[in-house]
Amino acid sequence: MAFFTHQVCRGFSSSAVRNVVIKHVTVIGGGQMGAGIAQVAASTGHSVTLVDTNDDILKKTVKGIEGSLKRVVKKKYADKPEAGEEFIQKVLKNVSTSTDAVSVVQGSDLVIEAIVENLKIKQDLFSQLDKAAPAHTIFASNTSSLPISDIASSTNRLDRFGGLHFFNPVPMMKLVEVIGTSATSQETFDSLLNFSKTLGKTPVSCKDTPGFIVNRLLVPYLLESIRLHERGHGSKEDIDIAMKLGAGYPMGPFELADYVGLDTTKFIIDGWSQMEPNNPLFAQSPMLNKLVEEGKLGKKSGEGFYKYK
Ligand SMILES: CCCCCCCCCCCCCC(=O)CC(=O)SCCNC(=O)CCNC(=O)[C@H](O)C(C)(C)COP(=O)(O)OP(=O)(O)OC[C@H]1O[C@@H](n2cnc3c(N)ncnc32)[C@H](O)[C@@H]1OP(=O)(O)O
Ligand SMILES: NC(=O)C1=CN([C@@H]2O[C@H](COP(=O)(O)OP(=O)(O)OC[C@H]3O[C@@H](n4cnc5c(N)ncnc54)[C@H](O)[C@@H]3O)[C@@H](O)[C@H]2O)C=CC1
Repeated sequence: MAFFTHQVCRGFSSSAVRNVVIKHVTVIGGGQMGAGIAQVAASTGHSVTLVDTNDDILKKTVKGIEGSLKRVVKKKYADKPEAGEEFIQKVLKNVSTSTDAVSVVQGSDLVIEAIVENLKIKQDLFSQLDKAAPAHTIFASNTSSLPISDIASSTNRLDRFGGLHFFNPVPMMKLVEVIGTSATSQETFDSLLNFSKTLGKTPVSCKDTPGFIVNRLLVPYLLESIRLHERGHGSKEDIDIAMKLGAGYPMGPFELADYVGLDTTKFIIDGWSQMEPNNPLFAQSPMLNKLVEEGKLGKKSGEGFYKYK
């Protein structure tokens, strides 16, 4: 159910929609990011429907959320383990799951998409959802690298479409980049900013420019790290140690790429190198391509640049 801070909407023409107070959120994609977003939204009192392609994935996702909540309460409720367990159960009650995005968006104030980093797949999803969702529902993508306006172009709600770019791991990372396109209404943008604050995050406003703020700076750094290594100028271990101890980063570039997922990483590079084929910043990495080809996708698959377990 949505609440409008300025006026009740009748007929939901876009001009009638005022700051939507977001209560019910649909999160599409129960991978690393979708799980984290659902967890944080449910922990802050939102009712959340989590959607993925099959029930096995959804079961695993909910288990993952429970595990992450346990880590959170271990610290937050160190002296009150019973209250911690109560909190976990309360949060889990706020989460329901579905494999049918079209039917669940009908009750949503906000849809956050966190599926695979592929423009066509995201457009197909939003195009279907656009026909089923109420007019007041705001759509947002968590894309790392694709233009929000390109994703939004598959819908008829350009004014109610924006970017909400979270950071991994979502329960720990405080930042959300809120992205408005030239068509995003001020009301939508404000609703997304307010929503980010209700999650306990710090939002920053970004234009719909490639990589927004963080990834525009982070991706060239990560790519230069792998090229340094491919040229034989440093082992991955030494590069990681150097950036942690010399630059104060919590993870080195190879550890971070493994943590993000090398498939997602490759999707981003492929997209940017197609967009700017002559820009040496975004040139392909043979080493990364080989790892992905071999199914070594980083931490989530047990091996990437490093082995896990
Ligand atoms: C070289 C390859 C080149 C390839 C080219 C690449 C190009 C493209 C890549 C672009 C990627 C773009 C991705 C994107 O869009 C944006 C991103 O998200 S970028 C990633 C941003 N994230 C980071 O930078 C993470 C950096 N790491 C950290 O902050 C810490 O390492 C981390 C918090 C993850 C873990 O902390 P650490 O001390 O290392 O380990 P601990 O396990 O002890 O955890 C500390 C603390 O945190 C709690 N915790 C950790 N994870 C979770 C969780 N998921 N849920 C709940 N709690 C968690 C843990 O319990 C600990 O709590 P304590 O109470 O302190 O024990
Ligand atoms: N991994 C990271 O560090 C970050 C990723 N992102 C972005 O978030 C999005 C998701 O990334 P991850 O969570 O890492 O990916 P992931 O691979 O962990 O999860 C994606 C999930 O989406 C599901 N999915 C795919 N197509 C679907 C569909 N049509 N309907 C419903 N579910 C579908 C998959 O089954 C999978 O569970 C991508 O756009 C990525 O660029 C943004 C910030 C950080």
